[in-house]
Amino acid sequence: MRDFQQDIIRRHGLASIGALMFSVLFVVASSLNPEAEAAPGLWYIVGVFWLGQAALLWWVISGRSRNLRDPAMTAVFMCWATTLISFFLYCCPQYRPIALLGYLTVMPYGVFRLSWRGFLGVALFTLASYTMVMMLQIHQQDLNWRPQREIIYGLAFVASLVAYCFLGREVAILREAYRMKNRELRRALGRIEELAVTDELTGLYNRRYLLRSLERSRALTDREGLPFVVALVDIDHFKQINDLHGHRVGDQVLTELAQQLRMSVREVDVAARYGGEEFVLLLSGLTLVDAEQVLNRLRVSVMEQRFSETGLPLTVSIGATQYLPGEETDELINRADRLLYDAKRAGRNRIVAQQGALYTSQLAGQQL
Ligand SMILES: Nc1nc2c(ncn2[C@@H]2O[C@H](COP(=O)(O)OP(=O)(O)OP(=O)(O)O)[C@@H](O)[C@H]2O)c(=O)[nH]1
Repeated sequence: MRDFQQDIIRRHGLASIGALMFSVLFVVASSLNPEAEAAPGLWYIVGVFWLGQAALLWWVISGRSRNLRDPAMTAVFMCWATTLISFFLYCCPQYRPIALLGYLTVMPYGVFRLSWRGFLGVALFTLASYTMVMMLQIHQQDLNWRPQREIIYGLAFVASLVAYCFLGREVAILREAYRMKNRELRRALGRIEELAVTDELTGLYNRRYLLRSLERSRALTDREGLPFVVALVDIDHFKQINDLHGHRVGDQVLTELAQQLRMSVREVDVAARYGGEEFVLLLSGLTLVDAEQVLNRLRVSVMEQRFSETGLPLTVSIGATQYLPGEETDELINRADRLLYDAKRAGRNRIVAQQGALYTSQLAGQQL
């Protein structure tokens, strides 16, 4: 939002400098006008223009226009500048080339900002205000009025507007193509980022993401004391499943278990595949005692479920430990790994949890 505001201030600032230069030129030109009575009138008109310009700038810069389709209100600014030029043309008809130049200076301002329709709308407004001034002058039988010359001027003006319209259309098409490419790139980038942190088989986060999350959690604990627990979850006798039912069923079991792990943790937690048939859960904001309850619920639910098309029973062993402030990630993972090994040695289908001197082991309700 801040960048957007700055972009608007920069663009409107530059445009306002242009408008200021033209305003000065108009005032000087009208002062040099042989029909001197036009000059004071134009002073007032320029004054009103700048009051309006200031109000518009305030409206846009203060963010009040942010819900509009074009929060920069480009078309409104262009029409407002065009109106000033038309008044100048009306007051000083003999300076028509300057007015025409003014109109054509306003047009490029919208080429890169307006939609094709918006641009056409401003072009039609410009043409209409120019024609109206012409009609008024014809009606007032302006002495400078020479039909042939005015027709040539008018045609040249229309041709320039048409050329700008085509340019505006081309730019609008380019902008749309650029926008679409940008969207596709952003989508592709999002997908690449997702793939870089996702395990292909199970769809869980991979080891890279887990290590990054562990770093984040460690920093949070060291700074704010928020506890977290790391649990290594390993399928018991998974090799047998592969050997008896084949790798395809093995893969199915891994995928279904991954799904169950994902469902068993909260949004703030991380469930990742650490490698092979080993998974890691990072449970944030939990002490080891609380985490053991969550992990035991998971262990029991795995035991009660049947996996793959073959309907295989499954058990998991879990090594869980709480992060000790100041320790390295490797130490934490190695401790969880040792605890997992203890769980396997003690007969599998159990949780072994340790925090400092604390050591607990939850035996399965049902042995393998
Ligand atoms: N289907 C499948 N199998 C895998 C994959 N990654 C690793 N494995 C298998 O997982 C098995 C792991 O076996 P082990 O390390 O001996 O462990 P286990 O048989 O589960 O025995 P314990 O862990 O001691 O209970 C090996 O047979 C690997 O081939 C995978 O992506 N798909």
